[in-house]
Amino acid sequence: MLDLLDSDRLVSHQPLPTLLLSTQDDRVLSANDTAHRLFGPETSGRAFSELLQCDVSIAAVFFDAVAHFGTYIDRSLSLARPDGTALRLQSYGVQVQPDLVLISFLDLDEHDHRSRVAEQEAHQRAGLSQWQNIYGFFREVEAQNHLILEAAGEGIYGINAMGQATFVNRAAQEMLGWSSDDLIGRDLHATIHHKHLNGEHFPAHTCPIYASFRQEETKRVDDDVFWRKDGKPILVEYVSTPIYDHGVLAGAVVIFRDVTERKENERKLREALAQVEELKVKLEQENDYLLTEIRSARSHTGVVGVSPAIKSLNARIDLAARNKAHVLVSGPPGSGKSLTVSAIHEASDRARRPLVRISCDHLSAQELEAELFGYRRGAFAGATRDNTGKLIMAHNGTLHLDEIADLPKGVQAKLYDVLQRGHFQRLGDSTQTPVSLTVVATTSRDLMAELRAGRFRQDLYFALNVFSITCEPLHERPEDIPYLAKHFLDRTTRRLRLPTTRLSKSNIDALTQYEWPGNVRELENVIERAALLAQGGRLEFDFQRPDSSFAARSDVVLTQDDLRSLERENLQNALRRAGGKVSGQKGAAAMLGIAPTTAYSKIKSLEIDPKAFK
Ligand SMILES: Nc1ncnc2c1ncn2[C@@H]1O[C@H](COP(=O)(O)OP(=O)(O)OP(=O)(O)O)[C@@H](O)[C@H]1O
Repeated sequence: MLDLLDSDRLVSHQPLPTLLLSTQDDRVLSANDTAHRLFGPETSGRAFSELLQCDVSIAAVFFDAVAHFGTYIDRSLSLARPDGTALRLQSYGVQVQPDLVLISFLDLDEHDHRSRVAEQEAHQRAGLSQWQNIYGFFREVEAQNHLILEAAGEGIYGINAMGQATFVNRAAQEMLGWSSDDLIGRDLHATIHHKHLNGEHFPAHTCPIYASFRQEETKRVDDDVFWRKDGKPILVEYVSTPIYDHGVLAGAVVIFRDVTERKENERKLREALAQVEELKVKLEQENDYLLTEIRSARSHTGVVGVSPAIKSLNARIDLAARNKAHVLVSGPPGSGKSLTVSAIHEASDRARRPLVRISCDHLSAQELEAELFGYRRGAFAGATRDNTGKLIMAHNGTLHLDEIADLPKGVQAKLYDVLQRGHFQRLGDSTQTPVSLTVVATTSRDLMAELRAGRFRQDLYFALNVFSITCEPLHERPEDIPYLAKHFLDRTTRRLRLPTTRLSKSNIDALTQYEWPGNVRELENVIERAALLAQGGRLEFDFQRPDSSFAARSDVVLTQDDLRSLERENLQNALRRAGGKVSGQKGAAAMLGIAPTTAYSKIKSLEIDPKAFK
């Protein structure tokens, strides 16, 4: 039999609540501390059956099993807590001696509770380490994002759903002049976006940035303005994108760029282009002006004169201008043929189109052809670049063919062809060029006589002579002389800023008595020279032929044609002075010192009509 000391030692080492029982006496011989805590401090010495909450027979069966197997475990026993409530227990019975049983208990409720707590703790520990991993990951991502945001050249800021700044990157701070601390938590629209460039208030409800998170869509704006801390505006373009936190709209991120410099450059470029355009228009206008100047220099203030011949000329000019018909203007040199051409062009509805002049008396047939029709580069040796040609230049305008009588016959045929067909081919060009022309031809020769002599094509003559105008020689309209003289005098003194000079009665008499073989051009030259040399406002006229006359130029070499036209002009002058008389004392032959027969044969060969001088 165990003594008390052995019994206590035996139970005190047990980790679970343990009792040593005498099955024979139904007595608890010893109980460890945990058993006392579980069943109550008075457990030792008590009858075991008093502690039971189950039937005694169940305990008897348990002890029989322990006696039989030596050790036995089951959950059939139920003991009471000190408060009398039943404990759910797992009992471990060991037969220590024939009627001594050591019985340990596992409090199943307590055990379950501990298991649950342990499980929760394990779960928490596992969760914590997982969370730590995630937290670490996000911190890393955030750090990277932060670096990216800070390194970005664009300004980036975020706003929450109330429009307050949540972050502002470095570029944004630099561009706006506001620090991040200034801005975080502030209403950004009210701070940097409150007014338009023109100073007008910018209400928040119309702000595209707010709209981006109200409407949950990305907004791009390329011409807006943000206001710096120093009150200066910066021109910006930006993208505002709504952002979400766990699926819930959280605000917007705005990425913006300062485009002030770019916009300024664009503005300067636009201004420069506008200036170029303005200059272009101005240049065009100046060209127009120059054109008009040249024309008005030719025509001065228009056709001056009061004679019936000038009145009729003006009426014919108006008529010709109203028609698109080709015109033939004839008259002696210097009588105003070119002026008439200008006046017709100016009065016509082609006035805004060019008046293109070509002299037929200075160029060879090939040169004339090239000048008129133009050519492609390489069309002939020396054609190093394309030449538009005067026909094209005069398209829808006026083509002035000066001294048409000198147009070579081959070119006459081609010109007639163009006038008939309305198109032509440039030299070296395979395509036809359409052209609409109004030709005004001038001649100081008798074109009909040229036609009769076979030097001028009949078809072209009739094509050009649809409307004919004659400029009378000046000596046939002496009443125009004072007006023309005054006109040229005023013009010269004005142009050369000379002191005002008046024409005296004797001046007018001298002018009207002179023959004016060089017609109005000669009058113009005489007046200009006199105005320049005027002494004390007095005009002195020198009626010599201008320096350009053949006789005055000793170094000039004359061609056969020159000699012929000189001879013709001389004979005409003689006939004019002789009033068309050839023979006799006051006849042209006597004036020239030649026999009348010679004079008659020259008149014939030079195709002069003496009747024209009667
Ligand atoms: N009635 C006029 N009123 C004002 N100026 C005139 C008049 N007639 C001629 N002129 C001027 O006289 C000068 C000679 O005239 P224009 O050149 O028209 O003559 P033209 O007959 O064409 O001469 P050419 O046959 O030699 O070319 C020009 O300066 C012209 O403006």
